[in-house]
Amino acid sequence: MTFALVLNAGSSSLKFGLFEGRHPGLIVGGQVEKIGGAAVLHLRDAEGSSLVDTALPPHAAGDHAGALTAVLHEITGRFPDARISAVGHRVVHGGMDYAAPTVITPKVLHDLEQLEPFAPLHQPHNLAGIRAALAAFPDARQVACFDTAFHRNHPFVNDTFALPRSYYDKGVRRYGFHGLSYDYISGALAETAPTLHAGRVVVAHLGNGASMCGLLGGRSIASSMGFSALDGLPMGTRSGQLDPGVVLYLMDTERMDAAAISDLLYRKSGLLGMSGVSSDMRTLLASDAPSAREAVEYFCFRIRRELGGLAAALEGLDAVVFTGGIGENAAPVRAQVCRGLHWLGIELDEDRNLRNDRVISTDLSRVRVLVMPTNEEIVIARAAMALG
Ligand SMILES: Nc1ncnc2c1ncn2[C@@H]1O[C@H](COP(=O)(O)OP(=O)(O)O)[C@@H](O)[C@H]1O
Ligand SMILES: CC(=O)OP(=O)(O)O
Ligand SMILES: [Mg+2]
Repeated sequence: MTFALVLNAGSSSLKFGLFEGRHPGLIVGGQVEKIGGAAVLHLRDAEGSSLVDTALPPHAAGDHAGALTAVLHEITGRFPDARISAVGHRVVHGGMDYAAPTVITPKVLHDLEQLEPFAPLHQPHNLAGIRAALAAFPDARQVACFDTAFHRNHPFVNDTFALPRSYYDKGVRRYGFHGLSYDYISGALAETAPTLHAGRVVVAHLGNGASMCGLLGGRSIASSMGFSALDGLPMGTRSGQLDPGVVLYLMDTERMDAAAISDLLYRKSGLLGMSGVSSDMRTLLASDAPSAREAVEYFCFRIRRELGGLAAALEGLDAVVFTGGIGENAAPVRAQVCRGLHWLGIELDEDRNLRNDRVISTDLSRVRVLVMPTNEEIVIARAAMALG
């Protein structure tokens, strides 16, 4: 029997899974969350029962490299005899050239390194994971699966900026991210709700990184994220959509250089910057600070604005799907997003919402509102096995 290991480095987490077989089934999975803070390693079996929940020691908790070492140690220690024939990696940016899962060669790795400046919060961690896996499993097939791939056939109006055409040709485009998550949700809708899958669906992937996607017949036609994973919604530490005039002001008047602006927009803004309390939605929802409430209000308001825009792009709306760490768990956020959207056909059932039910709209709601756990890891595992 062959095994595939999946590594999914997000901005604040490292998710992973060990899968078995050509139609991969999960053996164990889990995540290190709150990397850079009080990082905790969770390991679950295939039924979701907890096997490990331990705080990482300080030397391992501070960055993705420490988290990865802890994960590899846990997996190889528990399954010393498992022959890992494939390692599947989430790679956030595939640029113009990588639009499908790809076996990693030295050239591919080199090409992906050139995209690090496009996604500084992710791509370096994704590539560090690849290098670590090459060292730990030198005989395994290493496969990169791209967040950008699912969005590659956007209509031109959703793919471009109003810049001179030469920039578009050079790759300054709206790529869109979280594609592995949207791919999973689209597939799950096809299986469980084919009528909705055939229709007009907005998926809100709300995690530490957050974006929204318009699905028409299961395919992405628009995303709130653009050239980088900074655009669109405000996030844990990222600003989201910003008037480019602000960047010019910071350069000209505040004398900030690119590195300082990048640090501000990627690491010090969003929920953390607005609240001054935390980037973590659980902490904000539990906080009495007015700034924490305002940050959550702004987050929800921008989701509502984006929902209106995506409904216009889709020329109507049949369903809204909430997913990601916040979307799957934070009932108060979902309630605040859906409040006052009767005009759009959305009516939330408060009890269903509080229970995190799969369907949280009322029976009379014209638009179906769903909560669906995402599973980027199984999308990666299938691709990694299929390329064998
Ligand atoms: N029970 C919960 N209630 C509210 N927010 C939650 C809950 N569980 C997780 N979250 C939030 O989900 C976010 C992390 O989402 P996740 O999708 O795991 O992130 P990443 O982008 O790193 O993959 C954090 O803001 C966290 O506070
Ligand atoms: C693209 C992105 O923002 O990813 P994550 O949500 O994992 O940080
Ligand atoms: Mg994520």
